[in-house]
Amino acid sequence: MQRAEAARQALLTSHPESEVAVLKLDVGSIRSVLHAAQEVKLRYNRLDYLYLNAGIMPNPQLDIKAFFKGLFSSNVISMFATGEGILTQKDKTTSDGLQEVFVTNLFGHYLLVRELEPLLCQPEKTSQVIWTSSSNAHRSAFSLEDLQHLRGTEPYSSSKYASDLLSVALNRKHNQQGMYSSVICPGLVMTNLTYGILPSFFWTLIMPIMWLIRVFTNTFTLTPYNGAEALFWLFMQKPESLDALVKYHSLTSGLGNNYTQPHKMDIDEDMSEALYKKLQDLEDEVRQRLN
Ligand SMILES: NC(=O)C1=CN([C@@H]2O[C@H](COP(=O)(O)OP(=O)(O)OC[C@H]3O[C@@H](n4cnc5c(N)ncnc54)[C@H](OP(=O)(O)O)[C@@H]3O)[C@@H](O)[C@H]2O)C=CC1
Ligand SMILES: CC(C)=CCC[C@@H](C)[C@H]1CC[C@H]2C3=C(CC[C@]12C)[C@@]1(C)CCC(=O)[C@@H](C)[C@@H]1CC3
Repeated sequence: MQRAEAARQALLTSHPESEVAVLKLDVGSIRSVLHAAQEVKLRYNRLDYLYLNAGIMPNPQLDIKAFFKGLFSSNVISMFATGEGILTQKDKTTSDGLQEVFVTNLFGHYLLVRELEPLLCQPEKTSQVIWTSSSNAHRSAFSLEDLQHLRGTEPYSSSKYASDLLSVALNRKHNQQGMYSSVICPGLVMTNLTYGILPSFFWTLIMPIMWLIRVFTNTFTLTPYNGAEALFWLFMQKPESLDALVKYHSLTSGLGNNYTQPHKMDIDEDMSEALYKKLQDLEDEVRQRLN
């Protein structure tokens, strides 16, 4: 909570007229999500925006061989833009008996949205739910038969693809009640997540190479400020005008200009419906276990 309090103080310094409240929430714990949602319902009557940003990539491993192979292939730009085929992770089980990446990146958020539906879906008003997804969300990493990615080595990619599917399902279910869901990708940003892949001094050393690569992909946004471009852009849009089947990417040009670009997602609407059904079944199961 110390960092949250520091962020609150920083926000109050830059925007003294605002009200900023903090609330403890571990999206990786079912109890914590239910408890925090209860607290939100006590404090507020409605929500206009819900940003689902929390995410983890534990124990990332870079496949050096695949990286050098990719470097000299026709897929090199796509490899730098999405990290496809060169990153794996090691997942673990939480005390709720769920896979940590699945529950932190997807299921905890799903449960939070379910709990907060009464505050998000209100007559005559619109609300926006925004997921921080990733260009690393690949259909090939996801399976409806292995939602939690127990059998694979790319739980991060699987969980992000699942968030894309879930956003589509949420739109189908709740647009008529005024709730709209979107997914964004911030691009490659230097944060604790990327410092887990390579140490920060190494990223600093290769920064000139990264600026060069940015000229070819525009996906190397590199700073949190640049990465937030799509969030800001979405905030300025009318939710009814957004395309549910699109992911909004924050991009930074070689000259350092930020912009947002929509990319059609590789999504099958039946699959998104099937995922929603499976999440509902799991929700029933975990709620029963808690009672
Ligand atoms: N960095 C990148 O290149 C990219 C990142 N993303 C996504 O952006 C999002 C933010 O990640 P990023 O800032 O890069 O990484 P960081 O590791 O720097 O930040 C992760 C954030 O998620 C929060 N978080 C992690 N686990 C939990 C949990 N169990 N409960 C509540 N909050 C949690 C952390 O909170 P706390 O500070 O309290 O620990 C922190 O605010 C993630 O969803 C990530 O997948 C997507 C594409 C690219
Ligand atoms: C830039 C150089 C010379 C080397 C770095 C190689 C990789 C470590 C790097 C290349 C593309 C990156 C990437 C990600 C992580 C680091 C890379 C694999 C992500 C998968 C990080 C998390 C995300 O959500 C994606 C959007 C990133 C995609 C690109």
